[in-house]
Amino acid sequence: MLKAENVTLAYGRTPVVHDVTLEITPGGVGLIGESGSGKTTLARAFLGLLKPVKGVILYGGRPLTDLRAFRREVQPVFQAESLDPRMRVGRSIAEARPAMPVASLMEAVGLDPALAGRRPHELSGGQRQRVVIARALAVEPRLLILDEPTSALDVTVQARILELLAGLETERLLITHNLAVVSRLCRTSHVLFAGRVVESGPTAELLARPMHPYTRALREAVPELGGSPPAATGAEPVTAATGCAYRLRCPLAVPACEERPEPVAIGDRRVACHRATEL
Ligand SMILES: Nc1ncnc2c1ncn2[C@@H]1O[C@H](COP(=O)(O)OP(=O)(O)OP(=O)(O)O)[C@@H](O)[C@H]1O
Repeated sequence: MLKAENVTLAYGRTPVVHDVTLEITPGGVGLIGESGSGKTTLARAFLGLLKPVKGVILYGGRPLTDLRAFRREVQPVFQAESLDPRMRVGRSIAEARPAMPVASLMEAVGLDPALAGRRPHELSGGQRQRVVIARALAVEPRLLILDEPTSALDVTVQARILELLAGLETERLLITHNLAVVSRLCRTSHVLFAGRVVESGPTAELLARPMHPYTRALREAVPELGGSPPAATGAEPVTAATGCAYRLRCPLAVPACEERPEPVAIGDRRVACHRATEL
């Protein structure tokens, strides 16, 4: 339904997302990558909030033009901090679509309607996140764009919110650092590094057998999935300005990596790495 085609995004004159082609496919799509890799920037473009400097965002096969209809169908779910602190949460939900009964929306996300009269600070983090989800669902969107929807929550609350999201029929694009979250909610995932998609494919396979060395590093950095966290150096991680952006950190880099690798299809995976077929 929504597709970025060769999209480059910039703030001012600085491009931060480069030539990304990515489609929101059924079953949930995950966007993973380290801080600063461009995930939120890409999400903003998918929400029609940032115009590509190159390429196009297609909705139903056509460039985004009628933003009003589009904005109802594609809803953001950001962190609970985005709620107005002065507004009672029932009103926050009702504002999204006054014709929709607030109580049934609250019940749909597992919230007691009796909480409608409270302000955000009078709720727990998990309850606030449910309010944000109820607000987004009020307009019956076709697609939810979720940016780190559970990262501020403790693990048990996180698990309940994931359960709620997994049970929704609405399609989703989910941005997260958390690989456990994409494996639960997204059939397909895309790994972003320095503003480029370096690997895409079915989430389960991509995490079980990463083909790009960066996906491999992400996978190995999750303690509960095996391996130990990478050593912190205190410095910002380096990225190369030319060639493969990952080559200065890559244990497998070879001189060929000074030339930027184009993504190639390997089975149902797409990988931008000169060594992917060898691996
Ligand atoms: N409003 C802005 N103006 C200028 N540069 C920005 C702006 N927002 C983000 N950037 C820059 O764009 C790059 C990508 O940022 P973005 O927020 O998309 O990354 P991210 O992958 O979502 O990171 P995080 O996981 O930390 O949220 C970063 O280098 C960031 O500094």
